[in-house]
Amino acid sequence: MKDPTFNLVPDPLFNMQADLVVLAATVVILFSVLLRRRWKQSPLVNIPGPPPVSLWKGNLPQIFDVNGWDFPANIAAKYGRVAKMRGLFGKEILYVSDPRVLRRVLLNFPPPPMVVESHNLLNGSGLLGTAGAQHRRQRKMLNPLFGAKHLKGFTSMFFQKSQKLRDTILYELGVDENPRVLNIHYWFARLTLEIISQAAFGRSMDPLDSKDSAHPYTVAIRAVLPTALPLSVFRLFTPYFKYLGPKSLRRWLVHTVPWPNLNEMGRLVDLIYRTAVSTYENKKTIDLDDPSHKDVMSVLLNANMRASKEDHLPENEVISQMGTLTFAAHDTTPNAISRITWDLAKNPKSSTWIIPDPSQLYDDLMALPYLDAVLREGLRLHAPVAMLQRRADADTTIPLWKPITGKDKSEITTINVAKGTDFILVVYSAQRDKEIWGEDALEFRPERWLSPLPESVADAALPGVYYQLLPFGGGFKSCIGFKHAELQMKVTLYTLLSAFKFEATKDEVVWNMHMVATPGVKGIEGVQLPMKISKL
Ligand code: HEM
Repeated sequence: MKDPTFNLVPDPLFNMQADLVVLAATVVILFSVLLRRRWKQSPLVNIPGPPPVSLWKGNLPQIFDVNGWDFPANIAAKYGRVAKMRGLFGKEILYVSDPRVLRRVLLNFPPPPMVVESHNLLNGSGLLGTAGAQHRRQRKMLNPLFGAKHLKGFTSMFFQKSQKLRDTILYELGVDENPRVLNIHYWFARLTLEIISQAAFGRSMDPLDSKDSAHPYTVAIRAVLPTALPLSVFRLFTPYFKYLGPKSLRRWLVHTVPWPNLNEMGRLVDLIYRTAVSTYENKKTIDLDDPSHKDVMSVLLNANMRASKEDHLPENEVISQMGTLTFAAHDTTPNAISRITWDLAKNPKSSTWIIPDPSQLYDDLMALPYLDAVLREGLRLHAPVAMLQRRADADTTIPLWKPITGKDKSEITTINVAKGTDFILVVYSAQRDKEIWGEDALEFRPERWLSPLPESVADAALPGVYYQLLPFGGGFKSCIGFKHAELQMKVTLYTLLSAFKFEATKDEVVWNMHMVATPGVKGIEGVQLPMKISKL
């Protein structure tokens, strides 16, 4: 028989003394990592920058402050276009708006694992959640589905949906001629989700009528960002989650730990994934050779069935594109349209532009010069994604566009970067740099795009996919949907500005610097942009 005192014998791994030893060892290891980081001779030792504000979070609270719009300009004024900051546990970060460094980094370096892993947790192995060869294979299959040639076939759908929204707003305004205040951002968000659902999966998810009768899928997509914000700390540790055990255990933890935001996030992710699977299964039952099925998922599924072995995507990667595309379109496009509508309302001179009578054809719409200028200017002055993140995957030397002054007062014209160095690429600053754009760089002036730009713009050579700008990033991780976004913004602005006058209300509107800049009203919770709207 087993000795009854057996269970009373202290387990050497779990007694109090052992716990203290483990704790002490952890503290020693952590400190030695911190000290090594601090004292190891870094090639960035002479790069100036602000002191960290937190021992373990470094300068991250300043870099990602939701009200931190002045921070980039203050840093550039004090240290120049390259500054050294600290990240998690003192890790060095280069905070950059120098165009030559932006070019080199965007064209060569990938996002850090934390960014890719957190997208992977949310939407699986789609474009945002993959890297390297796996990502390249997906881009090769998906790129043709986002070009102008493919998009042209969708122009009338974009117009129909925008006109449906116009009619719903007319209904909301009622018969009297007085302006009404509407949260226009809410409507832009619903419109964006309906358009992406049609273009990407051939499914209608929202009738765009006065009631919020959207499909639970679009309701879930809209809930992702507000639910994710309180989990930002959690996001920093995503690269380490794989060490917590198998996927099933991690899933169980997400649904079980007493953290309501995390549990809700788990529910949203499940719902988004389940909808993607059922859409995919449904596609398998239809005739994909029928040309009326031109949505991204149908064409992708069809192309994938014919792809060579090395180009073929596994099923889970095709399914993951649904959440990825919806998420990427939803968090950016409505914010960009809201901001441009707001800029136009604040600059009545610019909003008095007269829209020539376009046919509703893609090429004609794209050729409208003033509409195009408004869009470029809005995306230049208020880049919806203010910062991008990258990590060097090799040692390299990068020449600067303009020199900076080192800590030892010497002039620095090139920087040596070690493999593993993190970059915050401050698109927001580069697009407002007076030395690049001219003295009026901080003004909303669409007219600048109607005459030749200063030579410094060509000299800076920002590596954007969208003219000389970076609102859609640059390089191999740039926005695949930028032409889709451009078409939606143009159609929506054209349709609504032809029908309504938009004015600011007395509310104090603030733009929060989240991953994507979002509008809100000071003192009131929630994403919103109230605007006074009247019939023209
Ligand atoms: C005004 C609207 C939009 C803006 C400002 C925007 C901005 C961006 C930016 C800056 C990136 C690059 C992120 C990085 O380099 O780390 C990106 C990536 C991406 N965007 Fe957009 N985007 C917009 C609309 C859209 C739309 C409508 C779609 C889908 C139709 C889309 C799909 C994607 C995808 C899938 C990626 C990841 C690409 C990859 O990793 O290969 N975006 N977007």
